[in-house]
Amino acid sequence: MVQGVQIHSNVAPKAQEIILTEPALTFLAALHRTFEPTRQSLLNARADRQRKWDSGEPLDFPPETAAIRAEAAWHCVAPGPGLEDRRVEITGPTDRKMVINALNSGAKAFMADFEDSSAPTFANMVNGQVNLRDAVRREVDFESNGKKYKLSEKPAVLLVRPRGWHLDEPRVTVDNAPVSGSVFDFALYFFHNAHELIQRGSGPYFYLPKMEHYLEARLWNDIFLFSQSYIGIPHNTIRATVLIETLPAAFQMEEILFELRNHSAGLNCGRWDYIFSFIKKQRANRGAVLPDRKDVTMTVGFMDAYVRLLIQTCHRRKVAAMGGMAAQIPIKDDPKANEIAMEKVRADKLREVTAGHDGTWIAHPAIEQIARPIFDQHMRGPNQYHTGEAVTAELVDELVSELAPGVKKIAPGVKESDVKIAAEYLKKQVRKEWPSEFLTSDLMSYLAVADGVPAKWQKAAL
Ligand SMILES: CC(=O)SCCNC(=O)CCNC(=O)[C@H](O)C(C)(C)COP(=O)(O)OP(=O)(O)OC[C@H]1O[C@@H](n2cnc3c(N)ncnc32)[C@H](O)[C@@H]1OP(=O)(O)O
Ligand SMILES: O=CC(=O)O
Repeated sequence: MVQGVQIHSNVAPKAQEIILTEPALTFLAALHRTFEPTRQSLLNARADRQRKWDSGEPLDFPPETAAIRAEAAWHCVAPGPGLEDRRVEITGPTDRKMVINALNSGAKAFMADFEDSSAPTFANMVNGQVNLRDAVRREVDFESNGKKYKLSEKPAVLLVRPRGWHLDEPRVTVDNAPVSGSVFDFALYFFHNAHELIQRGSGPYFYLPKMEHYLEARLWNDIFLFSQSYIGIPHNTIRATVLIETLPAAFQMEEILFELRNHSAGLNCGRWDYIFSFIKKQRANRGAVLPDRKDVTMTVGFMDAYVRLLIQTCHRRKVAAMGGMAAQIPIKDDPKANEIAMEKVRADKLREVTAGHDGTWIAHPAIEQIARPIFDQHMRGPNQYHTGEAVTAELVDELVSELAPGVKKIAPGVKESDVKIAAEYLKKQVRKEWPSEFLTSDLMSYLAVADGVPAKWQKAAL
């Protein structure tokens, strides 16, 4: 037992035995004791900033970092081994079958997700760690319903998305306080796999979600430096791609890259969360009310500006500008509806590659055959770092001003269809079922599970 560390759940005992080993928990506790006060103060700062926006202060670029934005000389580190060409990346949960299917999908990389596409039950979290550990060592093959799941000779490069800074992992406490969900997911994957990954010619690679400030990126960078020293690997071995999926982060893309420049693998347009953040951060701004979600497409003013700013910023700093996820997946029983959905994916991927993105996300293996040829045709080299116009003041203004030109469908009142969707969600949540008839972007963590968590920390499970 590690002093001060307590585990409050007895689910998945075998996985716990493999993953929550004494050395791994000692590392987790060291990270918690060193960095938890900073995380807490950064979360408090988020609340302070929201109060300012609510009182009418506009979102803007931080004045104290103007020199970083103006300085043209700094660049991010070169891509890690295997990350030179990322034209198609598949995303999905850390379920064993899906890990194999994703790694075999033909995509260049697989983002194994402890975040949006995983329900954060403790069993999912620790079993997911076992599955990734086995995948790294090529010991993940298994059989289910008579079907054999076997890793291919050339699987996708593995990237891992830990949970965001706002989430606790209340099933594990250190000195009577829950550990950070981000640190838990990062620490266990890193501790068990970093050496093995390096030995196999890859590295510990991450996607970092839902940051709202460059100081939150600095916290990740400090954790990377600490962790690399702790296990004795060279500094700057880790690579991390940051999802720009909150409105405040769109005003700090340069700073986020700068903080992580020795570990950065670029930025990604996390479009779905970005829309959510746009609404949430501007909750007190009556001028920022959006129309129906279906009308907030990637080509409306503020979304287009966000995409262009991200590409221009990344290419200026010589690092990947990753596209986002078209939420459509194949519709099996309706060929006509399926063709319409797939055509939407095609149009989206074409828009991304011609805009200058260096790669894109897919949510289902069948989409690889749609996304890949479009990137192959329009992106002849491994990336498009050489493209991108200069960032202009007009572009920057459009981040918040050009809501959805031409869309004049904002109507007062509550729509029946919206109430129906909310009711369906609640129903599925109670029944603990996937709401699979919705877009994949709707399949957010849907389950608040106690798992033996002390009542006072249950709210932190989601
Ligand atoms: C906002 C954001 O963060 S977006 C990113 C987060 N969201 C995601 O990543 C969504 C990922 N996608 C998924 O989870 C799945 O595609 C779902 C749940 C939407 C649909 O899954 P299913 O209902 O199993 O789809 P379907 O029956 O068509 O799958 C066919 C096969 O492909 C596999 N598959 C489907 N999606 C994936 C995936 N993303 N990764 C790996 N395998 C997959 C299935 O496991 C199934 O395998 P099998 O034939 O061996 O049984
Ligand atoms: O996390 C991804 C997104 O689109 O949101």
